[in-house]
Amino acid sequence: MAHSRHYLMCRPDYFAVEYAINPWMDPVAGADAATAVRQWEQLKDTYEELGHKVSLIDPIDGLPDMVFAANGALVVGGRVYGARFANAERAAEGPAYLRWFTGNGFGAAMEPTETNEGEGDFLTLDEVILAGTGFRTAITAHKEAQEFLGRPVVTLQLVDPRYYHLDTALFPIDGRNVAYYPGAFSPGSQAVLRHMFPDAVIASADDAAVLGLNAVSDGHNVVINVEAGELALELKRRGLNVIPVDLSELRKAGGGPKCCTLEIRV
Ligand SMILES: CN(C)C(=N)NCCC[C@H](N)C(=O)O
Repeated sequence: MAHSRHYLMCRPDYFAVEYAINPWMDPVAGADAATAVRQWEQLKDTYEELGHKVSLIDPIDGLPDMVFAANGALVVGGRVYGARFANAERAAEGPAYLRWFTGNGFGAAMEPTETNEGEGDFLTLDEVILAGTGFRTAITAHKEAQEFLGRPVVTLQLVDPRYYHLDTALFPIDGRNVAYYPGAFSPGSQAVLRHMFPDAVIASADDAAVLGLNAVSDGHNVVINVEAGELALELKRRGLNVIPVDLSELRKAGGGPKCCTLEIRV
């Protein structure tokens, strides 16, 4: 099918909020794994109903954020650039995701030298990879990824701790255009985005604050947090098929649909 994608996901069996490494996380309030699993299953079902292929990596007890598969690697042209997490709490996830790829026939898989959180901070378009820095991924990783993947990487500076990964503030609508929240970026990076994407969808602060930009688009269907109403309307106005999902439990850890979804591009 024209828009079919291959995604890697991780069931949140061990999901919890037991430490705070971003402003969304409150270990005192915690989170409920059973609710997270139910919401995650609906996301997975949504992808399968759209005709996408979903592969699964086994969750590991003691890694409560492992459900956020997007952070586990960046895969472009079948080449796997591994993750090296900024926080000790998630460090073991990088090797675990890399093992999944090598065990599933991906020979060109690189253990990175530089700190980076996979597709959390690297978003792939047709001609270029957009890369965030400021909170998690080191700018040196942008160069390392460019060299390994052979694709141009454009650095974008994140400035608001609530939008600590690029994929909390921007998503590719298709291979050529994006939606984003300008307030998450430095003035220079806002100018880069305006220059590169004059026809971008500009999201409001309210839609960003419900992680509406943490959406997954196949170029026709956009899977997006249900609370992002204004953004959904604009996407519909532009002819996209908007599919709202409820991932409110996972948002307690600072994640949304895109965080749960690592695209495997061969
Ligand atoms: C938006 N994406 C992929 C993410 N932004 N990932 C969610 C990571 C959440 C985790 N508690 C953390 O702080 O690392």
